Amino acid sequence: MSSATSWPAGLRGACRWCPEPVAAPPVFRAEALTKTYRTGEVEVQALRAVDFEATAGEFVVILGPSGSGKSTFLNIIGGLDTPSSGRACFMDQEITKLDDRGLTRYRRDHVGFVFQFYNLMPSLTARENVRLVTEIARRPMKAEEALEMVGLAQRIDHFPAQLSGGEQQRVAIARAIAKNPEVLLCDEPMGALDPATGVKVLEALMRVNEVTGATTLVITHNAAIQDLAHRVVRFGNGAILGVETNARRKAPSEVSW
Ligand SMILES: Nc1ncnc2c1ncn2[C@@H]1O[C@H](COP(=O)(O)OP(=O)(O)OP(=O)(O)O)[C@@H](O)[C@H]1O
Repeated sequence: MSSATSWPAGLRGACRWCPEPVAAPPVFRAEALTKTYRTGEVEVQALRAVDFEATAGEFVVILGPSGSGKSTFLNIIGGLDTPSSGRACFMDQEITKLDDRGLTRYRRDHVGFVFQFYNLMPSLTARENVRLVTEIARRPMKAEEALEMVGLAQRIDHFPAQLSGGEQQRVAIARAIAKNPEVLLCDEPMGALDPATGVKVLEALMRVNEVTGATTLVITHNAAIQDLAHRVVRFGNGAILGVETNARRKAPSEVSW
């Protein structure tokens, strides 16, 4: 890994007046984000002045020990939670200024979420689970297209109970990306899966990132996954301790868990 900033291939825009490539503008920018939880007398400082930027199409892996603030950070930039201070912007919109309705609109129009647990409707097929999103999205892809992207073209009419854990998670990924979000936020997406199944889920996430260009942030406890990222962000005690750029990304099949 090198610590120098270098943007992923394809994100450098050449300006005809500039001899040097110009870096793409950030999709996300967070400045001095803090989050303090108070429960009775107990105060927990979950985030301490976090600064962060991500550009279009980046695949970012977020590592850090339990309780270091990773989920709190992801929830704030995904519009699920608000900070105690600091600001976060998506494109040219300051999301930390939005009210509840604005945050709902931001999440609905721009953000796909994938969590450790799939939360699929058991009475609906894979296709119908994805259609729950495509029916209300502004510019959706077809449910079949999203399921094909995650390698489930042959399973679209199966119910969750007829699918393995990894396949169910891939339905959840298809559901998250079917609305064509600019960003895909994943909190421990392989957390409930064995390594062989986890690799398939990772392959699906990387394919989605490549095909759709959605800026993808993945929280994981599995340090091996850092080799797949454009950039790796390390959290510790509510702060970002380091950011590294991979000179060469590995494929999921090259990573040993
Ligand atoms: N709703 C809450 N109320 C009180 N404290 C909270 C709340 N949510 C998180 N915390 C605390 O904030 C800190 C950061 O939590 P967070 O979930 O962001 O960490 P994490 O790095 O994602 O951990 P993990 O890897 O275990 O999911 C922890 O000490 C946690 O106990």
